[in-house]
Amino acid sequence: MRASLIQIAVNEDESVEARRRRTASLVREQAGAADLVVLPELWTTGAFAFEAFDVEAEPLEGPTYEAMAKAASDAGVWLHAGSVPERAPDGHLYNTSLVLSPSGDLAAAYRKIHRFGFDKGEAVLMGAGEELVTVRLPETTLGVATCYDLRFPELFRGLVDAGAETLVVPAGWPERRRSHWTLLAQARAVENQAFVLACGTAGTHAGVPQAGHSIVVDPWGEVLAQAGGDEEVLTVEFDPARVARTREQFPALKDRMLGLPAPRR
Ligand SMILES: NC(=O)CCC(=O)C(=O)O
Repeated sequence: MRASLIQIAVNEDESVEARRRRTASLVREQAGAADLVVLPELWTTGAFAFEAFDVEAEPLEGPTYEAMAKAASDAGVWLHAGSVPERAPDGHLYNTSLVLSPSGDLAAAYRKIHRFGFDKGEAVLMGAGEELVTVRLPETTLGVATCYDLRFPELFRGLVDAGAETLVVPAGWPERRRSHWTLLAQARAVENQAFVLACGTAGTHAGVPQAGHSIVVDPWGEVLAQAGGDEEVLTVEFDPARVARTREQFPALKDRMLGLPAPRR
């Protein structure tokens, strides 16, 4: 199976509409080169451009969905279209990822569960998702998570329990915490014996330089490929059957001690 992670540069000198068009052509260019294409978190606005969330919010099947559905079907690829600021019918905002089939249908939508910012930014502007999402592809089952979710291993265990073998993480991770990004991507791969496909952004928005360095990690924790800091398409070939082999040959997941009593205080 081949996956292309499109590490888009998100800078303020480009309009949202221009970036949408440019991204759609990058997706189309993956025709024949990839089975699965992955885009980053909030690439229309930038993950740290908080003022833009409300202005650029769109319904689930809004302009980004429409442009990406067309691009996915033109290219004949599965497309994890990263996330958009979604305006729900009740008016609330969510950081919502879209997964599209090669015919352009919406296969899944995931509202980010762990919102970043503590008492500011996304954490106060967006609502929290409440559902884990997996998507069955012909070759593998995707488990989807977004950016800050990467710090919460229990979410990934939930995805593995739901059948995930390939963990896909769009992000808008800042350069200043790049070492955490690489470390956490490898940790989530090793502990879950799963592939991790983590796609970040390049560029600088709202004064926050982005880390880039999108990464693909195998179920043994080895880095199969990693991007640099600028806009880049990172294409990698991987064998989804390695997940089952790794879990069989080194069956650590079977040794989980579930239902341990709470510590005494
Ligand atoms: N957009 C995000 O979720 C940023 C996460 C982040 O900066 C971090 O976890 O560190």
